[in-house]
Amino acid sequence: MISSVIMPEDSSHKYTMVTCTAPVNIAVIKYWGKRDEDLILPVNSSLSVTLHQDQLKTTTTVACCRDFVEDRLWLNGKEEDINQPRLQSCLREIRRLARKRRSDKDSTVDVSGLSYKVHICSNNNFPTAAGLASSAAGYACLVYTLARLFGVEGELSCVARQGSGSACRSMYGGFVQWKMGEREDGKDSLADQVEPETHWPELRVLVLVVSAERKPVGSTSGMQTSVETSSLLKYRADSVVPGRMDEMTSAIRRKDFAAFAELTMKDSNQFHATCLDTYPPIFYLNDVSRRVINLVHRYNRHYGETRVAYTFDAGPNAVIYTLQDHVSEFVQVVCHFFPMESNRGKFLQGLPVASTTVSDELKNAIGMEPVSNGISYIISTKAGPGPRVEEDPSLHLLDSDGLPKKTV
Ligand SMILES: Nc1ncnc2c1ncn2[C@@H]1O[C@H](COP(=O)(O)OP(=O)(O)OP(=O)(O)O)[C@@H](O)[C@H]1O
Ligand SMILES: C[C@@](O)(CCOP(=O)(O)OP(=O)(O)O)CC(=O)O
Repeated sequence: MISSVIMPEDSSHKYTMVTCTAPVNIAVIKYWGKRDEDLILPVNSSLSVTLHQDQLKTTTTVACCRDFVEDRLWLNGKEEDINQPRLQSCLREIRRLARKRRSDKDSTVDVSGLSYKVHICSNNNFPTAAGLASSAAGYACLVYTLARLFGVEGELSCVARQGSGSACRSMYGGFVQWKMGEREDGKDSLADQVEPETHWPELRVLVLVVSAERKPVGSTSGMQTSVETSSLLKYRADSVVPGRMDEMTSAIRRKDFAAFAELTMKDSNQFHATCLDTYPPIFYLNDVSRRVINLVHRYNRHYGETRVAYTFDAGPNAVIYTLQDHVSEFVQVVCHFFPMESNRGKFLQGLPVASTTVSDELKNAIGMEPVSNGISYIISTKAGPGPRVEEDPSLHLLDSDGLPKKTV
């Protein structure tokens, strides 16, 4: 919904407002390492699943008006520094594309609106900077919303990439690859959809929230040190990932869960091995993460097939990929081995999960000691669509004075 609103104090000063939402994505072939820090160009391609916005999303409202004296940004209710270089890159790039588009179309077109300042207000409905890919959803949403406001269409993943690398994959729904590209100017380092979210409806995602605290080493500085010091990173980028990208694409196209799951786990493990190979080493996994890894392998071994896969980003939270048929039992297994003090309703968020019992045979086969409160809650979700415009004007995060609504 693009609303034109008359400023209350002066009816000649209109401002335009757009609200959009964007999803989180979780990589199954990880991006780790840049060949260009400014343009955010990666050393390897990557592939991810876009998660459904019904469970995890960023909402962003952008307003522009002749009366605004400066660009401003509010993130989760708090005003943030608009001068962060990555934010500035996205703003600059969208304004450049808008100017180009308007002058290409009609050289007499008035481009003065593009010099108006913007107010940006954004909320994540999940913990920011906890390793839940908030920067991916955040920058994808920012770029998508700015593009709508300024009437920019077409390929936008290269702009989102300049906010945060993984953000380029959140510009599409379903299964998305980010091709690393070869050019120095980064024009061929783009995301595209491998398959839409409707392709594999049985696929389910469980986010096991181990810790919602800010992580000790951010992705940006972590991968920088890895590029400088890890020889495993170079081997991974040159000799492992290219083959894995092909295998993963094929597993997704064939809906071959066992192949998808095995590659997902191996790639997560190699990413964390690269972190350990970094000097000084980076530890994103903790004891709970490692227990989840063991639990998954023992669960799969019991059934003699790969029913569940784990993957971890730059933090201890586990993301589990599985199929619909196994969700309720696996959730019950997690509840048994990580008993929670809070009640089940609060512990389990998102898509409904049927309750079931876990057999003693399965518990014995897993054979681990239960540990209380290792996992704070589980978000149950699935693959979902890319960014979209919010049509309901009551959902704008900015008020008619261009400032964040008090209720936000
Ligand atoms: N909604 C948003 N709009 C704009 N920027 C955002 C938004 N949400 C997060 N960010 C930016 O992303 C930063 C957090 O990114 P960071 O990489 O530290 O964590 P993460 O994305 O949760 O983890 P990771 O990318 O490693 O999985 C925030 O400090 C902020 O600068
Ligand atoms: C481990 C990862 O989640 C790393 C994500 O890194 P970011 O995209 O957050 O890094 P910057 O480009 O520096 O902003 C793996 C992945 O999502 O592919």
